[in-house]
Amino acid sequence: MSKEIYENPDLKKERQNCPFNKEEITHLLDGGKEKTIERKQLENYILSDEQLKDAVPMEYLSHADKYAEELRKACLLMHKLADSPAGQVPTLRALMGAGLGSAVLKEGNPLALHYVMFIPALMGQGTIDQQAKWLEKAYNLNMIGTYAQTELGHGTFLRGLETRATYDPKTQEFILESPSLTAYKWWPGSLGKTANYAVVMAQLYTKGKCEGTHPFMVQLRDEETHEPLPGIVNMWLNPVCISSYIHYGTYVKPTNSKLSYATMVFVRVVVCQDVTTNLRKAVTIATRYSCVRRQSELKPGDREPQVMDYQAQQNKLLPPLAATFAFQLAADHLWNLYHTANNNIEQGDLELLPDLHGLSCALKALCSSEAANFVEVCRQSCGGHGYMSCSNFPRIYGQVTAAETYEGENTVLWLQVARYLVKTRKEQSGGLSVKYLIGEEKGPKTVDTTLEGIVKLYRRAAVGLVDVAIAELDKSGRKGEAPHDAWNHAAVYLIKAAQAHARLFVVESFVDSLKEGKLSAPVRTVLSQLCELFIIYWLLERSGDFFLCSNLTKQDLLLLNSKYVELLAAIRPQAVNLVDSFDLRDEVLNSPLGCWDGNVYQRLFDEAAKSPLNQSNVHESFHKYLKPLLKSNL
Ligand SMILES: CC(C)(COP(=O)(O)OP(=O)(O)OC[C@H]1O[C@@H](n2cnc3c(N)ncnc32)[C@H](O)[C@@H]1OP(=O)(O)O)[C@@H](O)C(=O)NCCC(=O)NCCSC(=O)/C=C/CC(=O)O
Ligand SMILES: Cc1cc2nc3c(=O)[nH]c(=O)nc-3n(C[C@H](O)[C@H](O)[C@H](O)COP(=O)(O)OP(=O)(O)OC[C@H]3O[C@@H](n4cnc5c(N)ncnc54)[C@H](O)[C@@H]3O)c2cc1C
Repeated sequence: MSKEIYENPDLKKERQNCPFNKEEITHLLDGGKEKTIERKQLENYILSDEQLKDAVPMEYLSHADKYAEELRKACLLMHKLADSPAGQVPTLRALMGAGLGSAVLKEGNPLALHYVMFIPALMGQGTIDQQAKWLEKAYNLNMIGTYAQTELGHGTFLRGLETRATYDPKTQEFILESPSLTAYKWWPGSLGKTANYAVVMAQLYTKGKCEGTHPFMVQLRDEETHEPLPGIVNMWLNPVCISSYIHYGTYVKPTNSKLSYATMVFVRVVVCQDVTTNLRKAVTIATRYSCVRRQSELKPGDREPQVMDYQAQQNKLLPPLAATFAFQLAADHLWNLYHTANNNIEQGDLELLPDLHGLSCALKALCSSEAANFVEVCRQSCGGHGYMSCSNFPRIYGQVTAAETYEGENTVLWLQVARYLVKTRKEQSGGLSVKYLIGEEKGPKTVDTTLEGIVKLYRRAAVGLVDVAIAELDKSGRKGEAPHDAWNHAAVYLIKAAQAHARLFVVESFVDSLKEGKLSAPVRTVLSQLCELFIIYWLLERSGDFFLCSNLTKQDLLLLNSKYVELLAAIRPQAVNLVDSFDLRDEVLNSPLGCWDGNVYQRLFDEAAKSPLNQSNVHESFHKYLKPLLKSNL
């Protein structure tokens, strides 16, 4: 007789009478039914391999053992690539992201940078000949690369990087050197023990002149022994400049000096999707747990309620649930812009480059910072059990907060966005995503709290905050401040304007996607409720921006608050069905709190039993340290 599959009765009840087709949302998030089938096949192919399972929880291994175990599995995954049912590129994309990949490589993928940055740098910046020489070698894993840009002394200010590459016309070689301790490459993933090549960003010097940062291919280690090459500390190696800017000893300026930054733009676009996947994991764990957990007393004398029935818990979890859809749809729009811009750039048309830079900075900063805040709220919403390592919240939080720093520290990226907004507003010319800054906002200033009316408020705030920042810059200019001082003294206003621009893009993406999307009525209803909840949530959180830039009144705000709590109650019954639609397997969630069957307490107990400390009643340290203390009569 088949073993009865346990399902927590509360979760079972949550799943009854779902008013919409969960698979329709799964297909929407995957990019279509075929993509869902492909993803599930790939997940089965990878997760059914016993050799990819951890014998002991990673948290109980030493640093070196963790590295070795992750490298073992990463190499096994690469061997499995050839036979993957989904093909190499979709498989690699799945294995490098926060979904399937993190289910196997919980501490991180030692080969990630090879695929996420090293190969994209070759593809985006190498000449045809260089690509012919290295790409096949890289794809065949006959070399393992990383992207070495950040130094001990510099990560943000690329024009301040100290690593030098001096061109010697006599030998037609580049001499790479780290002139100081602060010039040492620091942070690049895989650089320490795994990679034997690197794309090294260095200041190019030729004929005594610095031509700025450029990418160089550098071999780090012997391909047979893996020993660092001689002089690797003071790199005097035979690097090759990746790009085609040196012609017979003469430097030829690229069409745009920032094309050497292109790899970072690509990864910023990918980061938006990655942090959204991590947020989906956190929301699923917290939502299912909040429907299993019963605590306290809502109605005197009644049974302890599911904590999800507290409005306070709904206020914690439903905005992040809505955010997962908002960020996914915005990231999809950005991905499409990236492809269009990249195809144009390959034809020499750089017109969309500023727009792509502005939007990729804006969304990477917004999605990573908002996701980090939301993941922490999800962790807190699970009480003590949310704090346990096995809940997976600490690891998810670590991954999302890292994204606030790498690929461009968020503050620095916000200021890049502000630079683009101010320039567009002043010059009255700009790209696709900033058209609203050109000309004056038309239409009545009165506020209506319909979905369209709220979007108009976001646009008013975005324009208004740019104008406030420009007024600050002009005020400083009139006081005789130099432009760089005026810019620094307006930073708070500039960052607010940049954030309002990013929020407007996300809000319009969400609303437009629902308008354009071929959705069934029940799915449209629930996603429209999430959309309205999210845009009102953000408006309430940032109401100061809207008061400053529109005719929003206290009455309007009270009305929006009421609408917000009504939407919490309306969405509450579908919370579990919505996270089920994400179709995240237990292995991907990797958390006893979020498992599909809701068997939380037994799984928590089983996880605790795996601790080495629970393998004996009395740990040996008692006899060494505690017993002598107890006997010492201090
Ligand atoms: C902060 C940056 C962008 C400043 O660069 P800088 O050269 O100083 O430029 P300016 O601020 O003076 O702006 C000049 C001009 O160039 C435009 N611009 C800047 N960047 C780009 C770009 N990427 N694409 C297109 N255009 C760009 C800018 O808009 C200005 O245009 P104007 O028309 O207004 O003149 C730079 O220092 C920077 O990017 N810093 C961040 C460094 C970074 O991201 N590091 C990541 C290292 S790799 C990593 O972290 C890996 C992580 C592991 C993993 O992902 O797994
Ligand atoms: C997990 C992780 C993985 C990484 N992987 C890689 C990798 O593989 N390869 C690689 O090359 N690098 C990597 N990095 C490094 C990363 O790219 C840098 O840490 C990042 O770019 C930030 O630069 P920084 O560390 O110099 O910070 P800093 O810029 O020194 O930041 C310190 C403070 O200064 C502020 N600040 C700096 N400039 C300005 C400004 N102009 N205006 C206002 N405030 C400013 C920042 O906002 C911040 O608050 C990684 C980092 C992390 C955390």
